[in-house]
Amino acid sequence: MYVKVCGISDPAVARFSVERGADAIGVVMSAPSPRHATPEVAAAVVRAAHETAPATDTVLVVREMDAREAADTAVRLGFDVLQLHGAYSPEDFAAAISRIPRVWRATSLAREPDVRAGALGEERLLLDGVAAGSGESWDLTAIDHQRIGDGWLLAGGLDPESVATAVRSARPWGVDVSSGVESQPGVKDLDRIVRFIAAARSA
Ligand SMILES: O=C(O)c1ccccc1NCC(=O)[C@H](O)[C@H](O)COP(=O)(O)O
Repeated sequence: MYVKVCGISDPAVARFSVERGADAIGVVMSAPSPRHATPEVAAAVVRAAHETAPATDTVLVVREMDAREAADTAVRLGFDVLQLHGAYSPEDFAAAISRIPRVWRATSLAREPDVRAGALGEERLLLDGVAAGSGESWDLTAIDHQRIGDGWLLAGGLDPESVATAVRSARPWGVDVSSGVESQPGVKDLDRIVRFIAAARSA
């Protein structure tokens, strides 16, 4: 089970998460978020993750930023992947992919009930709740595996206590967590990160 820990804005937490088995770490650049990272902090987090485990996928997560600007920012700061959240068009995806080949698409079934993995050329689809980074869970029985396809990540309201059950129900390729491994918005809890990774892989 592929595990991404999102919303990291501290290089020490990135290092710890990767040492404890996270496959990917996400850095949010979206000013209203309690997890918003400046370019300097984002670059330091990427460096820490890659120094600890070079194969880690470092993911820049954006919501309102122009897709071209986001892709250029991801390349400049050394990220492996750009994750576009929400209302980005097929043209936005094409423009981003021409700048950085690994682009992920995050959306919800509430927003896009007919979503299919890979339809916009994205490397991965991330199925999230309605409000990104809110910690709110959603109805996993709405997932139509035949239509959506394979290789997608489950996100939205997961935590160490719920992730194993969610994985058994939704059968994703990977999982993503943010609020569920925090002691307060924007502050990661190291013990919860360890327990989340173990629980995700126990399912
Ligand atoms: O986390 C945020 O604050 C955020 C802000 C703007 C765009 C995306 C954001 N997070 C994206 C993620 O990939 C989260 O990990 C995902 O929504 C799950 O969040 P949570 O329900 O808190 O585990």
